[in-house]
Amino acid sequence: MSIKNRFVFSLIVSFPMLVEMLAKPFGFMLPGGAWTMFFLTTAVMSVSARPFIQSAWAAFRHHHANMDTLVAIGTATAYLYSFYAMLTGKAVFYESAAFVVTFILLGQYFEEKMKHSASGAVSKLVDLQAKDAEVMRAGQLVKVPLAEVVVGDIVRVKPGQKVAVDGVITEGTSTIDESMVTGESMPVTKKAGDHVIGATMNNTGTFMFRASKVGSDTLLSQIVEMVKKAQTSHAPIQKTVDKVADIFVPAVLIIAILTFTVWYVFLGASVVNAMLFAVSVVIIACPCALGIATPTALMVGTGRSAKMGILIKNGEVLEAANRIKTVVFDKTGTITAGHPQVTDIVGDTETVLDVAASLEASSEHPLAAAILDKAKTAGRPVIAATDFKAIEGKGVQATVNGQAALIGNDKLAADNTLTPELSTQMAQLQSEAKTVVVVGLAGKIIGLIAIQDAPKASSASAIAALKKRGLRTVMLTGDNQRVAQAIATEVGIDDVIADVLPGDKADNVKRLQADGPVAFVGDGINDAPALTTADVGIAMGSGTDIAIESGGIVLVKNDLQDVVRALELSKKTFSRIKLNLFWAFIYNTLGIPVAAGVFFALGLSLSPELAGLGMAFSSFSVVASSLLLNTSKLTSTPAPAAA
Ligand SMILES: Nc1ncnc2c1ncn2[C@@H]1O[C@H](COP(=O)(O)OP(=O)(O)OP(=O)(O)O)[C@@H](O)[C@H]1O
Ligand SMILES: [Cu+]
Repeated sequence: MSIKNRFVFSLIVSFPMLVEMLAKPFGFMLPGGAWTMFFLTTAVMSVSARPFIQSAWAAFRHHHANMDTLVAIGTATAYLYSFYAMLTGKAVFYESAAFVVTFILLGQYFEEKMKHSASGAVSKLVDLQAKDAEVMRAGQLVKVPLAEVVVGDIVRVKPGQKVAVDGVITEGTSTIDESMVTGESMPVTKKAGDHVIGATMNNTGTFMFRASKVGSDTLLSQIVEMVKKAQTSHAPIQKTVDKVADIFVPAVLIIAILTFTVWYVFLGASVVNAMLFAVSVVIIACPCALGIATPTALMVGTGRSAKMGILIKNGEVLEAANRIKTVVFDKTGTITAGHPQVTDIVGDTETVLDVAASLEASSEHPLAAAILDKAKTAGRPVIAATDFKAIEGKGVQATVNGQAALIGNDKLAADNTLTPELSTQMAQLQSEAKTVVVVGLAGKIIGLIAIQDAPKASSASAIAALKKRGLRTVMLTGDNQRVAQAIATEVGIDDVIADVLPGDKADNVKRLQADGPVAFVGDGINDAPALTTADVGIAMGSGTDIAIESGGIVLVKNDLQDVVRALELSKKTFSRIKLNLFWAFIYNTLGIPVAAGVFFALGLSLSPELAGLGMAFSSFSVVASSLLLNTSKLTSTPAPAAA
């Protein structure tokens, strides 16, 4: 039975008793008296309260006590005592048990509803998907349902239509509104070769694209899956809370017994009154607000960041993000735009470019793309080299026209000595923040190629914002020290670790961890070991190629400013968790003495019903406090409003 139905049942069945309680002063009595109340309360206990009792019993058998233990003991005491009192002709308080169950269920119902609306916001993203797509089949465009689009399909998208699945544009250009997936409010211009994301909205042009990911593989599906997981994950702080709850429950039971004893034996209260105090103690102490303090905040926090294109994988990452002392950045594609361009060629331009392009024809390196691009625009034919051998973090060796050739950094060219003249030119270009590769042929260096990869527009401001938060910033790169330093100075990075081989990045992260927890920001493709080694791995997504696996936080957009936002949102969510825990805890600790009747002489006391209502209210306020996370202001540059 759902919480809602249990609540409604309990409300309806308890209603006559509520009427009686209110009308008692006017002499109204339920027909059947205590026996009627017995039947009504028995119905509430066996239908609506049953899951509490079952859960409490299951916990008891494992020598545990949980919140349901308190609810079960509190209501069962009221119920069983009243039964005994009824048989022996004494005063009964059945209604306490029935009302407490009703109020607790009311609190839980609210909690469930709010949780649902918080998590529903993200799941609704799936509804944003297109319903159908125009797909090329046997040379003809046909409309097919979304589920029938397969990888490799050529899909046509007209203005105002949704992009059906993830893919790469083959023909045409357009501007696309990607806000629903990436949180980026500005429409993005796309041309052939660019990635498109399923469920985004095509604005201006008509284009064709080749489907690369469909169904549950699409970026949107993966995001929804990840957020769902994050929202139900646990934060380590919850473990401490659970431990407290473990000793809390037995302690409360002892206090309740003491309360009864003191009132009955020492203060001369009637059994019923002494018992009411004890039952109130048990009910008010029920730590359900403590139990939901963490999960609700986590749910709202991760849900909100997801809408901004910031995916925080779980509560553990979120908590760790608060302790970060150092933020380490990969250079290429993270601080820089990752679109390197050839700026200078030293030596005989055509020969140097031809040899370089031959060498790079089979390379996957970003620098290779820049060189091949240059050869293409210069109209040079590219003859692929043979015996291709990539040397990680250094360059490429191969045979060009039957002669040994190489391209790469000066380490690769170690035994091919650079002339003093080339050395000076190299140093000069490097100090201009250009990556310089040497081109060698037949045992001789024949020239240099300088390649520039400019920092992203937002890098400098993002780094400044991180430094303002007291974080140390470090750049980790395989590039040369001089180039790295020039770029670091441009964007304001504190420290540079250059000439790092790809395999050594993780070790460098480990070394930096000696000074405190480290976040590593990388593009996630060859940075996977560093991302997993760091306390918090932040993977930057480029289009649809996001490395969802490796990072604890995944940024859907390629914007460093999101690193600042991710840290701020983590901090906000975590402090909300702590605030919730504090209030929930204070509520219990202050409530117990009141319920026990310590302030009875001052006219301050709590009936079990009021205690039940108070408990419902405390859960309610914790959920409301978590929901406030959705609207709290961010100090890092205002985020674009999500759709
Ligand atoms: N295919 C290649 N062509 C030319 N040079 C290369 C190639 N591969 C590596 N190199 C040289 O080796 C250096 C280190 O390469 P690596 O891939 O480790 O890092 P990177 O791309 O320069 O920077 P980052 O570590 O920030 O991604 C490059 O700067 C370049 O000089
Ligand atoms: Cu509770």
